Amino acid sequence: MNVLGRDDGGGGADDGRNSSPASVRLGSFLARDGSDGAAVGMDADSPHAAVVLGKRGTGKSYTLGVIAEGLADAVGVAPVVVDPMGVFGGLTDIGGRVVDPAVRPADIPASVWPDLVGLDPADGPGSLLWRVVADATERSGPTSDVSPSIESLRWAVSEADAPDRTRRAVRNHLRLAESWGVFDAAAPPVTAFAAGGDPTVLDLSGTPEVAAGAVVRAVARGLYDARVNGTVDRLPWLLVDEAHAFFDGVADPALRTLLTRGRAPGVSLVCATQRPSALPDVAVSQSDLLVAHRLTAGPDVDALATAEATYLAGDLVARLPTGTGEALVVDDASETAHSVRVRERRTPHGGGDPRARDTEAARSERAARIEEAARDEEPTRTDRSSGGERVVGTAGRGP
Ligand SMILES: Nc1ncnc2c1ncn2[C@@H]1O[C@H](COP(=O)(O)OP(=O)(O)OP(=O)(O)O)[C@@H](O)[C@H]1O
Repeated sequence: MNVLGRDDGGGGADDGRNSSPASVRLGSFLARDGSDGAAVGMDADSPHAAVVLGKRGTGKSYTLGVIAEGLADAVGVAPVVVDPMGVFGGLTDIGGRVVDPAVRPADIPASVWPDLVGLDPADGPGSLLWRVVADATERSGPTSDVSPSIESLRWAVSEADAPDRTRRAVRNHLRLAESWGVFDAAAPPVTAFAAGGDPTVLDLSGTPEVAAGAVVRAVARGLYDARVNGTVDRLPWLLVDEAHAFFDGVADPALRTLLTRGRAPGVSLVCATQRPSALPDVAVSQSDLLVAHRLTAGPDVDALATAEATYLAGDLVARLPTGTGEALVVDDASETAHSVRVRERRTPHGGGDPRARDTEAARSERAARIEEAARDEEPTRTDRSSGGERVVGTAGRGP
């Protein structure tokens, strides 16, 4: 198998096998005539930053699932999938687990709390919240496993030396944060998500965007810190679907840290998005692997200009594939770009365009119509089987 992402020149052949403990089977090279070529994979031995791009329905989530499956087979890694649409549940078929993630309030820095709950940090309520969270986390100590609960923060706000209106505003905003259901002072540290080699799917479907951002921030930063401090042995891979939404909120600094500094301590980041123009430039410029499915919108195609290294000879747009599941893979390590057909998933994919015909309503309507049609036909059959004495609807014309 040809393995992309390895700095050994020429793409790094991997002794001809289709899979390897140190690589992820991606699919096969796609020839100009549309036929499949040799097997192609991506390196899973070293940390990477990668982006998966493409307009809606071109196969981004599917490709992310293919990567997660491959990582489940690789050794020494810990895949963690951020799943805002609830489409990665099929990974349980290969031992993955789906969790409703909870993080500890202390996993979010005091300075970020005002922004998180929609308060201006420079105003009275915002600065009170900042101070209360800072005091509460400081009391627990910087390396403490103990986090204040939202309830205890609300109590501390009630006791604070501040005008009534200010305290009331902060308590209300904390109540809102509590209602998101993603904060739990007793939650295990985020490193628990990277404890094993099977994929952990963080199911954020139905979670408000700002709350999902808080989880992603806590997980991204927590995994980075854990690798820096040496408290996580495996190399974590954070796979983020719909990544543009997370670069637009409190998760942004943590994701940027992974993009720019994550590889040194061993944390990989794979971002999938339909809106590359909504990602910061560093997302594309810092990625050493770029998987581009079909893109048509002007600004999104322009966003790829950052990746248009000399080996693409300025021809990126012309080389973008057209078929679902086809991608142009740009490999910084070997300075090559290849057309690839992404392989089929081993586990069920939960995405795809919704079809009216696939709904429960359509199924029961179809069943009702079949039943009705059968009822209409039934008397005719009965009459024939009973000797054809009379044909229903033609009374009087029988024998
Ligand atoms: N490599 C592939 N092989 C076979 N089928 C594929 C492949 N990639 C995608 N598909 C098909 O295309 C459908 C859409 O793919 P997917 O859900 O990944 O799109 P998407 O780009 O993530 O869309 P969205 O932006 O709406 O999330 C899938 O349900 C699947 O049926």
